[in-house]
Amino acid sequence: MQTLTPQVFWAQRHGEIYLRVEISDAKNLDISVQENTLRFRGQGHGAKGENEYEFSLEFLNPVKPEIKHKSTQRQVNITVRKQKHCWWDRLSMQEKKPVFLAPDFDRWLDESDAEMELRQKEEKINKISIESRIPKDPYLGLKKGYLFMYNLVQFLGFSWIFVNMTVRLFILGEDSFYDTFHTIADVMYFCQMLAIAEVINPALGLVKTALMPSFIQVMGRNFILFVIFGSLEDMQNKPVVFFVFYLWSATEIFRYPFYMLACIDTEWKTLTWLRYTIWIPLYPLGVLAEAVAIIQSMSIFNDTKFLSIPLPEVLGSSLSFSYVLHLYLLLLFLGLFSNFRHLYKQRRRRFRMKKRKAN
Ligand SMILES: CCCCCCCCCCCCC[C@@H](O)CC(=O)SCCNC(=O)CCNC(=O)[C@H](O)C(C)(C)COP(=O)(O)OP(=O)(O)OC[C@H]1O[C@@H](n2cnc3c(N)ncnc32)[C@H](O)[C@@H]1OP(=O)(O)O
Repeated sequence: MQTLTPQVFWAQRHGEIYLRVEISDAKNLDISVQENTLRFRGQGHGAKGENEYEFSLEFLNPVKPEIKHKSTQRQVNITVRKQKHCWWDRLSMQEKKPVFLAPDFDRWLDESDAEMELRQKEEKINKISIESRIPKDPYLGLKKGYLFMYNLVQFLGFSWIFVNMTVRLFILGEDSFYDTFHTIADVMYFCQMLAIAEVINPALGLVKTALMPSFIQVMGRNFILFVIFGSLEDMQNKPVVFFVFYLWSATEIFRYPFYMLACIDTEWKTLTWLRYTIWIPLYPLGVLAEAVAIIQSMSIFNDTKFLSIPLPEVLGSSLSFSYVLHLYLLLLFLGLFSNFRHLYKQRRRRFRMKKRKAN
């Protein structure tokens, strides 16, 4: 049996050298690293048939003496670890490349690609370690179930309102404006009372929403519903009720199903787009309709003295609630500005996240 030199292919990463020795069914392998030189000896089937094969390779830079090797039916794979984490210009000490050595294009990466591969590996490891450090919430299923049911009930409630108002608008035309409150108020009361949960949910950490925007939203609407419409009979047959209720429900028939899908980790792109876009025209229109309702109610509060604040005699008999409403009008526009900014940020965050995922 002759002793021949096998064909060897190599590739590197920042921390390792990979060698592929082209001998199949290798046996009696003797592979070691001494004085930074790898010595290989073994029998097997190579380019020139069954033979004894050997080679030695002095590395350009220091490597760790312990090596890993694995013999397969087709080749012998050797992994050598570099002493220092760095990129080598070439593999062997001698400047001229040994004839038996060639790049392993199956594993070959240039330095920047190898860096990227390393970064991706590190990110993956970090993610796994962060995930394993965060304790699993034992009530997650219960929380999701509760949120799903909450969103479902709200969705059904607001859908009923929206569909009912739309059908009545088609059938009765303008006439439907005047008795919106009497047909819709009970369900709206129910939905808006239930919506108080939207302030409680973030406070309990059940959803990742900022507390303030939810508070502004829920309290702002409930003020209009219970104080302006609910307590003033003269407001209840005004067309403005139709516009306020229609604008609220038109938003919610997209928002709640979006949350329902989020509870079951599902996304429907069109719905996501609608949830984060429809508020752009509807929010200012909603606030405008609410402002009209407040302005219309002022004269009723003045005439009826309902909710007026008693004053000491020297200052007059009482202070009309309409003064409070002037202040509320200011709050309404501040609330609009604050929530508009919040929703704009949420929209950008959502669509930026989606773009990043797509890349
Ligand atoms: C008497 C005292 C009064 C004091 C207040 C005075 C100020 C008055 C100003 C009032 C202005 C209000 C006017 C308003 O009434 C007019 C209208 O409504 S007009 C109609 C148009 N309106 C809208 O479009 C607003 C709709 N409302 C909202 O969008 C929300 O209520 C709001 C809080 C404003 C924003 O929502 P949020 O911060 O929750 O954003 P996200 O939807 O992106 O959610 C964040 C993450 O939390 C998850 N989440 C939230 N809720 C749920 C839920 N119920 N179930 C499951 N998951 C939920 C959501 O999935 C997000 O998670 P991720 O980031 O992982 O996707």
